[in-house]
Amino acid sequence: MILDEIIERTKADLEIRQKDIPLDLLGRTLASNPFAPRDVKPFLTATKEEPIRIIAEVKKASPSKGIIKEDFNPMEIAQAYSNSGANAISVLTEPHYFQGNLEYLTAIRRYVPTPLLRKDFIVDKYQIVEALVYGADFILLIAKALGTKEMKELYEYALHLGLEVLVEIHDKEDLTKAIKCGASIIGINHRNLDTFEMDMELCDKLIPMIPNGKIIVAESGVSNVDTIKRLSGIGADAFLIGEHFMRQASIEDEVTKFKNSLN
Ligand SMILES: O=P(O)(O)OC[C@@H](O)[C@@H](O)c1c[nH]c2ccccc12
Repeated sequence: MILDEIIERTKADLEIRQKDIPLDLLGRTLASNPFAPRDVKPFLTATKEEPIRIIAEVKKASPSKGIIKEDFNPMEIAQAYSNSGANAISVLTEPHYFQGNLEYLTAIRRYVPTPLLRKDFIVDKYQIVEALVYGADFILLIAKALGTKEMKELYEYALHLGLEVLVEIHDKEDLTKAIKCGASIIGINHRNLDTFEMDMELCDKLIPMIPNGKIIVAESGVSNVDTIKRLSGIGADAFLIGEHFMRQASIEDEVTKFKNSLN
């Protein structure tokens, strides 16, 4: 199971980092943290004026696709996203399978004003403190990777530090977990993280089961205006898009086109 494998590797890495800088020491750096997290909810909520919200992803590679972008410059990509009105930017920080880096987060936070998601496999409070120290505004928690109690603890810890949480689900059981932990931002991942199979009808099944008042994010495999129109019509507020943008000659034009899907 690839998800289990990634999580095992993440935990092994984490142990090394924690030996280097223990949690209490890392926590102490927060006193001088220049990156106060911003409230991302208004950025991600669809409104009449701005019905399509885009979370644009900075991603060099993935386990399902291999290298996605050869000449990968995270700062240039983030700047293009920001210039074209992306509402938030997702930065992959997982190093082995996605070739991400925590440092990308800080570099982007320094120069780009758009709110930032730390996209990683978060299983420990330590990674949440890191997210804050390195400049994230919100984090991802993957329901499939966590038990209900574990997820609730991590969720509340993030909120306690001022970070918002995108809770990712792929089926009804995941949704139950998300609701139990009180998630206000729920991401429906069309991609099964174990088989990489895509189900572009997943929102049709899951959105009707989500209580009112949640921010709904449609994740993965979104590559055209028709999909955005359709999913927006059934209740998606925001769209998390990586690969399609990474493959564009002009990222700006494509983000702008997607933002204007309903015009
Ligand atoms: O590149 P895509 O198909 O547009 O997908 C983006 C994003 O949804 C995907 O990278 C993702 C969704 N959930 C994740 C969890 C971990 C790593 C990556 C992901």
